Amino acid sequence: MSQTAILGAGVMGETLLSGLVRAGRRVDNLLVGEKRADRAKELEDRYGVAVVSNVEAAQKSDTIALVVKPQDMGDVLDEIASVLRPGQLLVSLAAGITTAFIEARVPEGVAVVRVMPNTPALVDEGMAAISPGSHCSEEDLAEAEALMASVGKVLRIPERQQDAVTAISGSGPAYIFFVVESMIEAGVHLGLPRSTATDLVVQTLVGSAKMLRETGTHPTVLREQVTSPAGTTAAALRELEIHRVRAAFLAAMEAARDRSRELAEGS
Ligand SMILES: NC(=O)C1=CN([C@@H]2O[C@H](COP(=O)(O)OP(=O)(O)OC[C@H]3O[C@@H](n4cnc5c(N)ncnc54)[C@H](O)[C@@H]3O)[C@@H](O)[C@H]2O)C=CC1
Ligand SMILES: O=C(O)[C@@H]1CCC=N1
Repeated sequence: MSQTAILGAGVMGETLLSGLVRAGRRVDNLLVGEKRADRAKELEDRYGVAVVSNVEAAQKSDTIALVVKPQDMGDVLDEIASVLRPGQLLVSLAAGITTAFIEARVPEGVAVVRVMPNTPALVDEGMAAISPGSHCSEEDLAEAEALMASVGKVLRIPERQQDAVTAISGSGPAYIFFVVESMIEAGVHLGLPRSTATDLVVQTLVGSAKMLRETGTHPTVLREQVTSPAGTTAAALRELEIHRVRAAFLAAMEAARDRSRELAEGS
């Protein structure tokens, strides 16, 4: 079994780590590099995984997942570059960071794959989009695909689409949770106990998501099926249109895409 390192074990690094463990990966085939000592201890206690220096993790691994913030990526690459060797695979999960940025900082022959994951990977329902760098073989891409497939669905996409993907599925769970929060708050305004409102909204979300996936029916058709002529749903949807919610979603996702582009420039 090949050795995998995870450098940066915050929210997304732990999500990947826990998914690999759930998928049956033995912890002695995993190494973690994490800057914060308290966090390192937490992960050692929780998973029994060895937390070592970034250099040791990179040296001893075939595949190295880079899961630090985009702003920390340059430092981590500078730290490990001297121990990297051709044949190793770097899988970056950082928003905005291009494969060219990474390739410019590591020895030639080290393969790079860029991934945009999302947090539902924590419950094995992740959506990850992967793109190969310029020295990446089919075998390398398949390795990165298998890594992410342990926690959800994986799509192969051209790298030029990564900023848009980041805006849609990378940040996407936050928009959904924002809608959920807003609906729960509305339920409380309408006089429902908070726990009742929460149960109603969460199950409505899960049921609607399941309908989308299991029926394959277009969301417009599913929305129309709920919307009776001159009924309650039509009254609500008119308010959403008046308040330009559709336009707000477009503006929000354009802002996320633009921010992903800026992160590539290190800001
Ligand atoms: N949280 C999310 O929903 C998603 C995050 N990502 C990407 O994943 C990456 C990590 O994001 P989060 O996990 O949310 O951030 P986070 O801040 O929770 O985790 C980053 C971790 O890296 C550690 N770290 C920083 N510098 C380090 C170094 N030099 N060596 C070792 N560890 C170091 C930090 O101590 C921290 O634990 C980011 O690049 C982000 O763009 C991508 C998609 C979704
Ligand atoms: O907010 C962020 O920058 C990261 C990337 C996608 C989701 N979270």
